[in-house]
Amino acid sequence: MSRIKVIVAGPRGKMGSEALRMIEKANDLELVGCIDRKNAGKRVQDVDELPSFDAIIFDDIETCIQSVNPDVLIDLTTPKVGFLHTKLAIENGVRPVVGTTGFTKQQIDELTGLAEDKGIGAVIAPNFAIGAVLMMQFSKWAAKYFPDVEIIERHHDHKLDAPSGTAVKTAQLIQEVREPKKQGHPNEQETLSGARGAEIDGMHIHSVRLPGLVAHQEVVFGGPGENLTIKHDSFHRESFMTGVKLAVDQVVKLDLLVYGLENLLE
Ligand SMILES: NC(=O)c1ccc[n+]([C@@H]2O[C@H](COP(=O)([O-])OP(=O)(O)OC[C@H]3O[C@@H](n4cnc5c(N)ncnc54)[C@H](O)[C@@H]3O)[C@@H](O)[C@H]2O)c1
Ligand SMILES: O=C(O)C1=N[C@H](C(=O)O)CCC1
Repeated sequence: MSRIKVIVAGPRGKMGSEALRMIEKANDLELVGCIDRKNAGKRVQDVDELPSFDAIIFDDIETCIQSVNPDVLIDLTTPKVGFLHTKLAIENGVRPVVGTTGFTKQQIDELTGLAEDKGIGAVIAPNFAIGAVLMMQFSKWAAKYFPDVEIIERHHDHKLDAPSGTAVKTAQLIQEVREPKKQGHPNEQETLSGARGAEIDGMHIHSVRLPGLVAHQEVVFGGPGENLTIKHDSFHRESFMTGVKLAVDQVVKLDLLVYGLENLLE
């Protein structure tokens, strides 16, 4: 069976470099190109600390696609460029697997419509760690019984977006089973702006950014005389790679955009 031809955007990043190591171990994937701001024209193997691939680095996605004719794009970049990469990939018939977070709902809706028009698969997943996906699913179940909920997400201090995509996705899943509800005292006052965190339909989200952290989230539910805490920790970015590989394997069989890895898990 022929290997899936993959290009990676953001190969020198914390996630992109982990994705290259995953591809190196996978016998059914072939890295045919990378997209990066630096090193255009070089081979991946000629860039310090990257695995030994002879694939070429490009600084423009359309030039890369026309040159190497990939099946799948893995994007692990930034919200702004990641959206552009995803849009251009779909427009050029390349199936995106997107880990990049920070897309707006409107952007995801636009990409969903584009993929439908083109009839090709796409996967956008704010978190590819299987444990994190289970955490979100368990939280959706718990919210049926505990409408009072606060999300505390903790990440490294190099993260650009807040709240995390995982926290937003968790809140969106909870919204499917929970009516909007104001939490806390009806007359509560923030004596320091932001003290109660971000809010989605009355659910509060708190973002911690500290060196030493990777990716961590607690979903805390409150009820009379009890709390339920559902918690997931990623201690190493290897935790995301099983999900990335699953998404690459599945996206070539899809003809629509899937938002959330839970939709690919049996
Ligand atoms: N879905 C998940 O499971 C998951 C897990 C971890 C991180 N993420 C997300 O992945 C993204 C990357 O995270 P990270 O920790 O690897 O960040 P990072 O800063 O280490 O890597 C981002 C990379 O993108 C590159 N980049 C920026 N602009 C570019 C451009 N125009 N063209 C090509 N490359 C460009 C940078 O050079 C950098 O190497 C973030 O949005 C983060 O939230 C998702
Ligand atoms: O390290 C990051 O950045 C992460 N981003 C994703 C998010 O925003 O939820 C997934 C967890 C790690």
